[in-house]
Amino acid sequence: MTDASWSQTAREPEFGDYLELLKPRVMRLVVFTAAVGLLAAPVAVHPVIAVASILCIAVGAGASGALNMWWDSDIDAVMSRTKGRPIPSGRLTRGDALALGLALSGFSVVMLALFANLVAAGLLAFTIFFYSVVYSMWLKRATPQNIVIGGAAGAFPPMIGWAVATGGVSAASIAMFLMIFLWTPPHFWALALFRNDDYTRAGVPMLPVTSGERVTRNHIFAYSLILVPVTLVPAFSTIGGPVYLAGVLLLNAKLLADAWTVWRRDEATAAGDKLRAEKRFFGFSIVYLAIIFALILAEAGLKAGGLAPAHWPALF
Ligand code: HEM
Ligand SMILES: CC(C)=CCC/C(C)=C/CC/C(C)=C/COP(=O)(O)OP(=O)(O)O
Repeated sequence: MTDASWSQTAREPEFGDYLELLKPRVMRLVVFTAAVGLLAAPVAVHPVIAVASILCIAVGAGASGALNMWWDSDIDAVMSRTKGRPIPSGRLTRGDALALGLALSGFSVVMLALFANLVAAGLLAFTIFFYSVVYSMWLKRATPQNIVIGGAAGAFPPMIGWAVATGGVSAASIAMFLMIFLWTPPHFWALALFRNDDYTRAGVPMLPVTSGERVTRNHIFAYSLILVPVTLVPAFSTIGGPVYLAGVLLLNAKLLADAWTVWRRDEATAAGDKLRAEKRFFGFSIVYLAIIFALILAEAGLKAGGLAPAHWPALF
């Protein structure tokens, strides 16, 4: 890293440049899952506290994105997907990203402690630490298991939302955590298959780089198989119900069909159609998780409106 990357920019920074440091597109789903965790909890939260808490989680998530861009600016500069980011393109300095990331991290955690409670604030602080230090600074460059372990960071937001409402952790919030935790590897490895050149050039030990396409396809299929039963568990908990179950069965049928297609292909077939099935699997993975959490939200709405079937067997 040169000194210039710490202090000099190509032009005057604009608001949009700082916003880009917060990875707003990925964080939309993070914020949505946190909001669902909050709204699905069996404790009513005052709307002002709810909105303020979700904003704190959004700011904290953005802060961890800025810290990731500060640490990874050398990697981002050599990958075609990321070279247009604010630091590699010279619109912001590494110092800007570090300062913004640290300031927003502290601000979001303190504000969440004030608006909600210490459990939620502690979980937010741990999540920021996990994404920026455990995943970005340590695992990402060290092991192809980087996203399996590091992916836990992205699984915490619904648990934080739940803690805002209840002040604690429960079987239902752990179930939401587990769903995102097991979803993350197939989500990311599908992308890594069609971004393999980027990661090879950057020297990041993602699974397709270290172990090849075949092993990655096997992993995507295996994780999808494990994910399916885990997504059924919430159906029989306080956050689930028949609407959730019906929706999740349909989603899982599509997930397994797409995962099967990705698994059965080899390098030659995939190259022949420019990895279309892998791109489709990645795109669907995002819709899949968004709909699962929308179904949990729908169940919460039905229960609040008194429309939930009285004898649905909620086991926990
Ligand atoms: C370690 C875990 C994860 C890794 C390595 C990862 C990696 C990625 C990458 C590299 C992209 C492409 C981003 C881009 O085009 O700039 C992406 C897209 C995306 N990811 Fe993930 N992801 C992870 C976890 C998550 C989690 C937990 C969520 C949400 C709950 C999530 C939601 C999304 C969304 C919504 C997009 C699409 C962004 C767009 O609109 O282009 N990801 N992910
Ligand atoms: C509340 C809170 C703190 C939430 C954090 C949520 C979180 C950890 C999301 C992780 C998702 C993500 C963008 C991974 C990107 O990996 P990468 O950094 O390797 O991707 P890149 O190559 O696009 O930088």
